[in-house]
Amino acid sequence: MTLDSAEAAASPLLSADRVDLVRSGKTLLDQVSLVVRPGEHWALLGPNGAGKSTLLSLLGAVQHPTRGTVEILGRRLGRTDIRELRRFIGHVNPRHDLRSALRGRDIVLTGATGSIEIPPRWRPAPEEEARADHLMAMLGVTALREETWPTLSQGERGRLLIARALMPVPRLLLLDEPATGLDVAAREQLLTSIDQLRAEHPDLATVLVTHHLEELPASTTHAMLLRGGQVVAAGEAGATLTTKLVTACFDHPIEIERRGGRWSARTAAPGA
Ligand SMILES: Nc1ncnc2c1ncn2[C@@H]1O[C@H](COP(=O)(O)OP(=O)(O)OP(=O)(O)O)[C@@H](O)[C@H]1O
Repeated sequence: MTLDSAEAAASPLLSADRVDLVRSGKTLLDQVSLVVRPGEHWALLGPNGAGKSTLLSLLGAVQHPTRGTVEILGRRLGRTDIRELRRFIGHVNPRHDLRSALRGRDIVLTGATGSIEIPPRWRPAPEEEARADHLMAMLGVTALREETWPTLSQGERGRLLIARALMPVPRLLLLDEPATGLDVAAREQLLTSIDQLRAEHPDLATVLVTHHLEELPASTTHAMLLRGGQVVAAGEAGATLTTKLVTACFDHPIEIERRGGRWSARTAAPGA
């Protein structure tokens, strides 16, 4: 790798600088800064109402900051065509508003059009079909090819939506609580798929929102702890997901353990 390409690989995909977001007179994000580089896998953690989904919506070019700057792939939000930027961002939203009974493979294919439904008269190109099949195999959902949306479980939907988000080969993947509501087997399958995805695409960056440390894939590299719209701590996962910092973030005595790369949390024993 030449120096130039090494520099390009290390340059941030995402950079938020002292961002405030105010809605209805309420400060939802307060001086939040974050830099995400290729190959980094960030976890956004914090209690209910901390501002995690709000921050994800800024990173996904869904809304603009009130103050401060957000740059995505070197382009400043507010000074560039948001639709253009969104092509490089896979955003997996658990509240996917699909109304029709699309089949599994067609749901994945809608990632190529960026629409929720299949547009009238649109036909996928052979390479789009091949990519959809490859992604479905990687996420272990090939068997859902003909199954329709209303009949799918939450875990099945979640994995199809990740495959869908990967169709345009995004540089950045945003995952909003991907494991919420899954049983333990479905959660573990999902986390393994995310680990595999990251290993197969070393330049991809991801930002994953969760309330639960148990829902963090072992491949998580960095973490940000948010509370009341403010950053409690951010940096390498091992240095950020500590008993002291997580206790401060959730305002509850929590003991953190890391085993085999995965995290667990429980209430700290009194006096511990
Ligand atoms: N448009 C809005 N106007 C006013 N308040 C809002 C708006 N959108 C979100 N909020 C508030 O902002 C705060 C942060 O919400 P957000 O959904 O980002 O939190 P979160 O950390 O993702 O929470 P949870 O863990 O419960 O999903 C909440 O108090 C929410 O009620």
